[in-house]
Amino acid sequence: MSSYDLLNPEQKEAVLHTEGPLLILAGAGSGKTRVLTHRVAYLIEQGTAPWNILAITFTNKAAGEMRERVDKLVGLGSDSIWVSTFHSTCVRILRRYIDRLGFDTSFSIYDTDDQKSVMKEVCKKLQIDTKVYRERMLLGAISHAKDELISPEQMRLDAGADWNQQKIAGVYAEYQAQLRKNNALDFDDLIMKTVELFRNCPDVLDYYQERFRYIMVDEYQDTNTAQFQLVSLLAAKYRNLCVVGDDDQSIYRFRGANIMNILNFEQVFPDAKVIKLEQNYRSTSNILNAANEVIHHNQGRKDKRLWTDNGTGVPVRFRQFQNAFEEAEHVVGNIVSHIQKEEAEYKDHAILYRTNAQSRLFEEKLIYANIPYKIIGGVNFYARKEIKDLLAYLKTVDNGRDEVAVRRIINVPKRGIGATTLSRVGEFAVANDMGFYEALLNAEEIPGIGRGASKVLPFTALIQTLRAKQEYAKVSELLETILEETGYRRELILEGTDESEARLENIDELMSKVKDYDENAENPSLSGFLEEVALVADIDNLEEESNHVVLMTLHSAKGLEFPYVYMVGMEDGLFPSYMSIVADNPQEEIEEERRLCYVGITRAKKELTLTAARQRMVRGEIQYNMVSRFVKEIPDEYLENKTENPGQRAKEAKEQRINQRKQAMLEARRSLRAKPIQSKMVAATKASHLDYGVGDRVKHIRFGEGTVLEITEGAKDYEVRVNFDTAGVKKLFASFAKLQKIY
Ligand SMILES: Nc1ncnc2c1ncn2[C@@H]1O[C@H](COP(=O)(O)OP(=O)(O)OP(=O)(O)O)[C@@H](O)[C@H]1O
Ligand SMILES: [Mg+2]
Repeated sequence: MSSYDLLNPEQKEAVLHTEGPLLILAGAGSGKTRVLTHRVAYLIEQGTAPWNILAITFTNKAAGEMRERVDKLVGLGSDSIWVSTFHSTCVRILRRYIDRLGFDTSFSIYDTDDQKSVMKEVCKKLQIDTKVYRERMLLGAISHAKDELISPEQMRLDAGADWNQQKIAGVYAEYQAQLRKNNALDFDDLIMKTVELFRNCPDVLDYYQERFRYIMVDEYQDTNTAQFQLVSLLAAKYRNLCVVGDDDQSIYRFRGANIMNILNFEQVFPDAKVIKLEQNYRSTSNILNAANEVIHHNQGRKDKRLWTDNGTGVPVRFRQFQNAFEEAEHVVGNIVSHIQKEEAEYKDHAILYRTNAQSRLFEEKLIYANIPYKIIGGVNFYARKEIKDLLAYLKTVDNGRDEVAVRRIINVPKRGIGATTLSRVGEFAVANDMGFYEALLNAEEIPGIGRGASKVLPFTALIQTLRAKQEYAKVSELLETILEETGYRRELILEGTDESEARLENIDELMSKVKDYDENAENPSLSGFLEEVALVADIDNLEEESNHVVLMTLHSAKGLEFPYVYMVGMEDGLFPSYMSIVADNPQEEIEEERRLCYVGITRAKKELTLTAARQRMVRGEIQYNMVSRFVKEIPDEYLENKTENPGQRAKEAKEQRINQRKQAMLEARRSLRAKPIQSKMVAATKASHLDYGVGDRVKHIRFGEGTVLEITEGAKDYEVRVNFDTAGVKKLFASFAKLQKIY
């Protein structure tokens, strides 16, 4: 079979070794993921039924990519292979069997916001002072316990005389009780409950052991204890478990990833075959050597060194700038020059940073340069208010036991149901051991709510109608009914502001998504839709087809590759982070940061640029930073350091220019990010006409003076083609370009 000839001997060996435990331990870009996909293909060619294969990846995006690669390799039958993340795998299992643990199979999945609401209730109920015990801290402690499969009871036992821990254990127990009452699971529960299910119900475990005879796990170094248990249980019978990973890329320890899972694999599976891959196919040798040198500074690691025959390539570039504005300007300028020289496309570039907050300046510069970009992990569509409201309606229709959802919408739009009524309903629910929504259904029997009951009635009537309708109606029809019957849409239309206009646009967008789901899902259902929504990880926003520069944190970049990579903010205190430097165990923390640096460097195929700023604003204060120790760990022979120290005057002049532009940029950015302002601006532009025409001389703040060649009317804005005297011909959106006519 010819496609296997493209594998090197070690990769081939890994593909052909299908029986028994197998550990592929190899550095970045050595083809681990590629081996997994070929292995799936090979198993099927050998007669393994597709449904006997389970391949677990770290993100939904990676799952999709792997499915696509497998589709290409095996074609027919690939549909029945389970290629999914740990979380999706568990959801599928729990949807079928969670009733064995006393939950309803229509459970909801809570996101961070939902968790926070539950925690608020818990703290209120237990009279916890949230100034002392912050909700986030409590949720963090619970999440950590779940990663380690520690139950509330266990936590209480472990706490012993430590009253602080005892208190947290109490919160944990109540939090779980609330989730159960709402028939809901949080993300960590998905894994923990599946393990619980397998441990409590041997028949269910046996069913899945028979089903998944061949199990593969990508990015194995980032599995936590719970995930490791899950995989071990599933593989216990047939032992055909293949895991691939790189201990140098373990970067989720803060989320409970247990690097020991990979280092101890051979202890847990003594008969495991271990294959190492040493050739890197992704990067030039300059980039690879830089990565090797940096990671070599870590102590607790299995030593390995990658090589490549991709050629030396250009040296890794390092540039230090006076401030973060110049840094961003340089990076964007560099991207522009690649595009202008037609050396690369937008999507070949990735800007990687340590923290999300660093994206802002790059966004401004990119907008300013008219470059399409996408932030992975930025404000998520599903985090917007109107979207959350409507999803809460759908959740209530789907599963009335979700109290958070019910409470969110009970007065949206306003129904005049007062706080007293709501707390009476809550008390009634507790006293009668029923859910909040169930109590609402019995509103008339609740003592002391008087007229409140009549206000509740239309709400429950609507939900009940929708529930009945759910049997035969499409999700889009349910959503349409909600929008109409509740008056949600009417209210926004009547409001008539730019903001409400933008919300309506978002609702339209949600409707398109729902319709798309109705038409294209295999077995469309309301629960199915809500599940899909709940599982969309941020990284999934990265659409390969569309051509844009990608901005994301180093963490999100794992497993991906780009020809041009910019690692920005390479400063001590930023990367490695301040927290890691001042930690109680700095050695360990900095090693984790260094692994993150290794991940970042090894994303680059062709060119890697590292940048730093001497000073930057952090929370409104100017901070002076030293160059990151990681940069200093790269020997000069692989590094080109052309840091200039421009003369003070030149610097000042530049700063002044930047300040002038800042205002314009901020405006442009606001208009692009915040839809309301954008629509207002476009409307203004289109309504009032442009004050220049074809043939006029105009001035652009960046490109200077030029002549207007053409003006076309787009859907939302005018597009203006201008021949600039120095910058050449450019096509610009009128509302962003802010061209000024020269008289
Ligand atoms: N034998 C090979 N011949 C040619 N190209 C290869 C070979 N093996 C892998 N590649 C290519 O090298 C790149 C890196 O492969 P892959 O993504 O599978 O590596 P990886 O080990 O999973 O990396 P990471 O650790 O970053 O996840 C991909 O573009 C892949 O197609
Ligand atoms: Mg990989």
